[in-house]
Amino acid sequence: MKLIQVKDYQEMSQKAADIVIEKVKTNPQIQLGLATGGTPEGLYDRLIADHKENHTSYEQVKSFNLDEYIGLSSTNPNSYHYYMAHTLFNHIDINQEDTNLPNGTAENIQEECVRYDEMIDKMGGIDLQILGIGQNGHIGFNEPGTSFASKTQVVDLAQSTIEANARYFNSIDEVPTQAVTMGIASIMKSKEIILLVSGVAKSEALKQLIDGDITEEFPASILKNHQNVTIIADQDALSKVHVQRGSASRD
Ligand SMILES: N[C@@H]1[C@@H](O)[C@H](O)[C@@H](COP(=O)(O)O)O[C@@H]1O
Repeated sequence: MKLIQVKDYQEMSQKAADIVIEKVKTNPQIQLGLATGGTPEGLYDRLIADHKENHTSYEQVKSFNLDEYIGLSSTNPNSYHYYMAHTLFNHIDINQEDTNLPNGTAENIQEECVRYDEMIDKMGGIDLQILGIGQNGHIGFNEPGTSFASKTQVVDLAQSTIEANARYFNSIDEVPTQAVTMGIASIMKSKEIILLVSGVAKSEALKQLIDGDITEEFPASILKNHQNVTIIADQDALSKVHVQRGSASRD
């Protein structure tokens, strides 16, 4: 894993945006894997600003999101469909029909999981996946204990995840207890991954990722087995890590 150390959230977002914009310009048909949560909001803001200023075009780009809550329709402001529309898609020139998220209200959710993986495979896979990390090491909504062989699946959210995400809801009781998420194996198929990590709340997780072993008890640890991962982390997130410049490996 390559590590880019940055000062703060702003610099992390700018660095990530610079990379994404460059890749979109080089490959206008790039297939992007996208994440939700607080972490990528700054990145999306910068993609929008650049689109408005420099006219970087997403007309031929296709996108695939990691996850969606079970039971929330796309018009629910807490759904990830809504988040993506309002945080990014409505503000750039990507075609609505080229944006994909798992459908958390599908009648047959198991079929939906299979459909999602097959669709991504059929379209040639994800070129660049943007990832965040949960405080417990989850990626997508794959909580500790998830099989590294997992494909897109329905998962029960950990209590800590429900608590962390409750800030977006009126009350913790409104947070769905289940989600549909790309599995670990689905995520690992991406040709390239950028992991964004910011803030002291993620410092323990980042330390565990960099210093810890590869174990299903810490889902993000599988990223060490991927050939092309770049972590962009800020000083607060790195506060518990002793790293050599540019390298996130222990050796
Ligand atoms: N399912 C999402 C993840 O994709 C995200 O990376 C993570 C961290 O969220 P945040 O960026 O808000 O800290 O948890 C959420 O529950």
